[in-house]
Amino acid sequence: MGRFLKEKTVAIVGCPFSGGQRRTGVDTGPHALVSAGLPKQLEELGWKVEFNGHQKFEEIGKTITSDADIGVMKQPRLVSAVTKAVADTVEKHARAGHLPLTLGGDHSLALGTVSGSLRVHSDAALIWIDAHADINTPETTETGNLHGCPVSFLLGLPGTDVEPFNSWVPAKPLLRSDSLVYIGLRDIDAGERKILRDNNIKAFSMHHVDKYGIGKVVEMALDHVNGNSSRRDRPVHLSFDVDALDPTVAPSTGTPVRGGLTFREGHYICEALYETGCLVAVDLMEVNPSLLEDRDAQQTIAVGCSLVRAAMGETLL
Ligand SMILES: NC(=[NH2+])NCCC[C@H](N)C(=O)O
Ligand SMILES: [Mn+2]
Ligand SMILES: [Mn+2]
Repeated sequence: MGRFLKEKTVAIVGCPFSGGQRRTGVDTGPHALVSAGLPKQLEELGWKVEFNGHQKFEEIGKTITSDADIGVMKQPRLVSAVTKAVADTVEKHARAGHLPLTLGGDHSLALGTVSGSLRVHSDAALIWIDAHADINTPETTETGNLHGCPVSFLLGLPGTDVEPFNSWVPAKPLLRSDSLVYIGLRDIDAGERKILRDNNIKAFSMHHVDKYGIGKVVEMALDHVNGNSSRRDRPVHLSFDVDALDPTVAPSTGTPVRGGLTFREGHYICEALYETGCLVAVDLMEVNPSLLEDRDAQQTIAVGCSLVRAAMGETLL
């Protein structure tokens, strides 16, 4: 069940939120995943499932009367308030010794989920599966979409000590740049490439997946975050953006990029991380059922459920 959990309980944190990017519909992702039967599927894997409805972000929305751009940042007050609420919720579940499973919603939410995890598991490593690095700062972002920025805030990079986020994101960052590893990258902005280089951040792009194979890549990723210690005993937060998968596998997502992970490569990552026994939190983000045909949406939802099951112990044998 995992060495850092007090019981085999998964707490589903459904986050119907789209404010970190421009396309509508990603806020319906969590409803779709739950309606597809995810809670019951996790029960069948032997988990006790805690789910009392999705997060009520409308209440937060009502408290924000105007949300003008700050610099180029879009909807900064809303994203800040929502991610703060998510951090508190994830923290609460982690403190109870349960595994928070956050369903997105756009990837800005991970500023909240990872903050919540790190408040409880201060030595947790972050494994980020994505076509994108999501490490733009408010200064480097070309789009102003905050789903492209959560990692820079988590690391406290220069330019992230800005309102309204500095009202709750700690000035002394909870995440260190050597505690983070990426898998699946293939669409990185110029500013992000410089940040990755300057901070010496470990990243396995699709080129590396092709070169070494996914098995070796996951081994190297785990070695990296564990400082090459064979004990491999660091807690792990897995943040999985469904656009890491190839668009032929998971088409209904807001920023698809060709040349992605196969169905098996995506599942292998989840299975291998479950096997470590060190997972303390899982995010599944950027499922947008309103994009493309219904058939594509159904396929993406099914793959999303299947990735989560793989991270929660489903194996073929
Ligand atoms: N979570 C995502 N899908 N992020 C896509 C980010 C794309 C681009 N790098 C940006 O900053 O806007
Ligand atoms: Mn992405
Ligand atoms: Mn992402």
